[in-house]
Amino acid sequence: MPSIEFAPDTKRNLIVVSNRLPLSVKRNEDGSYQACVSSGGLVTSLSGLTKTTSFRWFGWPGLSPTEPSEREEIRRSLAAHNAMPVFLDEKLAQAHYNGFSNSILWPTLHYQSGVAFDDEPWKAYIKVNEIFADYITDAAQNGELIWVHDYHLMLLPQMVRERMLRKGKSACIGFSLHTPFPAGEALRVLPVAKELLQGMLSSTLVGFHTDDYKLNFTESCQNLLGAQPQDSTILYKDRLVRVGRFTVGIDPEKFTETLKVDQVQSRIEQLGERYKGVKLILGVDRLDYIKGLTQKLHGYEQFLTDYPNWQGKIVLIQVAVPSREDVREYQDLETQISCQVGKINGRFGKPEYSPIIYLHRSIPFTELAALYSVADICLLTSHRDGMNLVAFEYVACQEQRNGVLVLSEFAGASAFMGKGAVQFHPANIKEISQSIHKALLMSKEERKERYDMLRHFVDTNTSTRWGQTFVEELSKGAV
Ligand SMILES: O=P(O)(O)OC[C@H]1O[C@H](O[C@H]2O[C@H](CO)[C@@H](O)[C@H](O)[C@H]2O)[C@H](O)[C@@H](O)[C@@H]1O
Ligand SMILES: O=c1ccn([C@@H]2O[C@H](COP(=O)(O)OP(=O)(O)O)[C@@H](O)[C@H]2O)c(=O)[nH]1
Repeated sequence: MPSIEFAPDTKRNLIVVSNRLPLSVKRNEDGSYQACVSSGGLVTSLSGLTKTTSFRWFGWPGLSPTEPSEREEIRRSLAAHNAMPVFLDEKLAQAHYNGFSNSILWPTLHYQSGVAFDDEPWKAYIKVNEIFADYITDAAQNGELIWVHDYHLMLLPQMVRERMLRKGKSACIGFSLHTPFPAGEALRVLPVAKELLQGMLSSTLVGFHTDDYKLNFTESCQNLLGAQPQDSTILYKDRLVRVGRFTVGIDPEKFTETLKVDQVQSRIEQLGERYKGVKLILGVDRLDYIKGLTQKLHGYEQFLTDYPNWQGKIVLIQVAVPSREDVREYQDLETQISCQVGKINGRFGKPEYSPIIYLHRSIPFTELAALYSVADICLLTSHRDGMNLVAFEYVACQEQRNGVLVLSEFAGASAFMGKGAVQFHPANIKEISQSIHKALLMSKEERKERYDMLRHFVDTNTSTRWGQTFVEELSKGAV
């Protein structure tokens, strides 16, 4: 990886920690191992940092071999990418990832009601955070910068700080949350809310995607732990913790460059030919209930009902990337979406027309860029969403067309892109329908005006800038 490019006095070693590595290792049938790029916004957001910064990335490689020789082979294959595996027992990894992180914590952070707390997955969560802490403390040098990511590892800052102290080492620990941080009343539903807050408060610097998330965190620390907020710091047990908003982003150049590739241009032409005279709406989401896919489909169905003249002249291409398929809610959601798609296609389809093209799989990056480029509208209906980088990616690919971003007001991205996008309340099906209609009728001049605002934001707030800003702040140490 390229070397670090901070000012000399801030040039320090950096360890990045996330539950999953950017590469998941899979075992082939012949017994060999293969590293595949993981999907999701966390990987996208951190990929920008690799442009300017060298770091070691610690995380779970996605499988749990017990044989030392197999572990060694995995370690070697990942070391080539500066990635370090944290090995976890399969059952423990499942209980931590699916059991607590994705079945209890994730829904709480996204304001889902009726989440049932269970002690067993919580114990697995603690155990996995401890295992990560042991790996990191062993690997970290004195004075190292350690940047921990996301809700799977909220206890890690505290565990690493304690272990480092015992070993006579110091560290600047940063924590970035990629999800929303909910309002106090929603967090209090979790009986272990205090432990999670204490874990995060052992950081030197805590980062959030929006000012609202930062405020919610600060208020919960005050109300549940008696911590004292002062400007952008929180005083807790004689330590001042810095708290900030750091705007995550993408690498827009990667899209600009990809769109220039001959093969991508041919694909754009081919799609243009196929959908001549038809308006295209694009949706790209992990298949997750937070993305509001059922509402999106209801809203689209409502649109086809409210504005029947558009039947036959508009197509929704919905990419639904499989996600967390071991969790029941996600399995049920897939069944529900498939049914809805079938119902809408059955109701409005003709032998020569399908109103929805549903792709339930991951798609190659070049195909994604081509789809972003040909779509007249990008429709994103999240109930809650830490940021939503798909919104950024669509904008990065719309220089020619100036398409319209139709964006839920509950996506973190709305805090920054609200003016350029057409915003709506995701539970208001009529409003989704009207927003699609508004986007379709928008004049060229208005589209250009809105696009320029959005493009400026996406080009300014890149993933590289996000990574550099956070690490620079972190390297200033404690206040
Ligand atoms: O790793 P998975 O369980 O497959 O999930 C993928 C990622 O989903 C979440 O992404 C969040 O981070 C994005 C970038 O900051 C943000 O734009 C998005 O709104 C969030 O949902 C999760 O937080 C990641 O840890 C997962 O890797
Ligand atoms: O087949 C696909 C389609 C999309 N993405 C990427 O997944 C990320 C989704 O990030 P977002 O912040 O929108 O949501 P998250 O999935 O992290 O909740 C984006 O960078 C997409 O380009 C992907 O990895 N595979």
